[in-house]
Amino acid sequence: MNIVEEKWEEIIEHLKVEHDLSNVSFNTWIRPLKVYDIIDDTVIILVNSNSSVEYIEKKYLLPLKVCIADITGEEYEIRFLSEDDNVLEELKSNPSESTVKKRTKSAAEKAGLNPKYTFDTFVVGGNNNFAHAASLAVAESPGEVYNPLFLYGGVGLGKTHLMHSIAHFILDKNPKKKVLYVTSETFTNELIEALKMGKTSGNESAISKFRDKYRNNDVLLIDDIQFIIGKESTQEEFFHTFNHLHTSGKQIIISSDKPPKDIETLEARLRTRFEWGLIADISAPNYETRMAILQKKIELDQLEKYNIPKDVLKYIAENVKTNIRELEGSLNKLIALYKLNHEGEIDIPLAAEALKDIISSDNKREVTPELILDIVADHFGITVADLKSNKRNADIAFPRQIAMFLIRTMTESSLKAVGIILGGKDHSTVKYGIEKIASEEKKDETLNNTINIIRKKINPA
Ligand SMILES: Nc1ncnc2c1ncn2[C@@H]1O[C@H](COP(=O)(O)OP(=O)(O)OP(=O)(O)O)[C@@H](O)[C@H]1O
Repeated sequence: MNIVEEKWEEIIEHLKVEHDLSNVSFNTWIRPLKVYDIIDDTVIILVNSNSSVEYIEKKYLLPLKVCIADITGEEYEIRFLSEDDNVLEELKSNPSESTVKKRTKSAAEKAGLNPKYTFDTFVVGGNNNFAHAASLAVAESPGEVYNPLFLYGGVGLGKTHLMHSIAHFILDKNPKKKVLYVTSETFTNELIEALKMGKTSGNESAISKFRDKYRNNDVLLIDDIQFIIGKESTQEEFFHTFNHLHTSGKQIIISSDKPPKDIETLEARLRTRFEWGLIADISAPNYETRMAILQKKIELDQLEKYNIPKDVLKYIAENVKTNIRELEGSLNKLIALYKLNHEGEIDIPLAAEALKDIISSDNKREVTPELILDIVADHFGITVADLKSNKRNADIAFPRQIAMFLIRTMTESSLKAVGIILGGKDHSTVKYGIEKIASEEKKDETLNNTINIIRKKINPA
């Protein structure tokens, strides 16, 4: 039995809770659904003859997809079929020739790449032209020109974007190439887990699986290497991974917030190796480049329809100088405020309002609850609104508890204040969340590693 069939009851109960469905809606639309078959990564769901496939598709397709992913940890496409549908007959008689649209993941999706981060969407300016040229050279001839390629620069300046661009370029040219992109946090946490499994069950295959995953690549990209902090076993393992790939002529690309010589926690033998290839820095963009990045974003996100006046764009580019993520965030915020403000115009006062909450690294960074929320949300790839919401799926509830814990331990906030900051959570929820993380952090080395990385992101000092 496939995991979706096995957990179907749990999936629909989750849907009911998450979307606050009344008993009537649930019993009318959801309860009668049946899993008919699973072909590749598509779940075929039967809708009974009394219901409308169109209605269910419109209303429940996406929620159901999310709930399936929440409960099973796997992503599936969904196809609803009516019991009367003659496609069903075809399916029964010839399942392999089914009319179900098969969707196979592209190599880039499998490699975990952001489709938006390509060379085409990267604006080249004086701050990054060397790093860009080096990245392009490596993408054109991986393993041949600069190995390793070491990219460094401050927060939000485009290191990850360039790394993904290289990976996309290589896979576009040859989808069979083995390309793996991970953060150093993932590398560390997977190693900890593999070592733990080896220890508890005496099962050495976990560690050999880990080694296979990292060594069996044509291109390995490791982001934010500065977070391989003070962990001897991780540095040791990475040293061997590096040697293995390098001696077999495979390309290694590393990013960091500092050049190798300035990463204090790095072992000397790794530092030397990182200096073997080419080191390229990315610095903060100048005004013209910031304007060009804003224009590019308008084009890519189809924001032309808002006719943002030039002086408003100039105002943003003049005020957000050292972090491109914040530059983009300002534009998003501006549009969001404009949409809320039905009567208004897009003008400088609105832009000033949008910039109010942007924590610019130009100013001295104070550790505030808002900063912690921003960093936790960014770390887990969710939004601050998710953290403040009442959503209970683990992907959000767990980061929320981490945010509670960090706000409580890194700022002077009381339990009550933490609850308010997180969208009005009550005292006992906050207390439970904080205690849970505090006790798990002591026992669970992976969680401890993740929390330390987030702490460093909040307060690099
Ligand atoms: N030159 C550029 N052209 C267009 N977009 C850019 C450019 N540089 C950065 N960006 C955008 O800015 C955002 C932040 O970039 P990215 O995540 O690559 O930064 P980073 O240096 O890896 O940050 P961190 O230090 O937090 O890991 C992304 O949305 C990225 O697309």
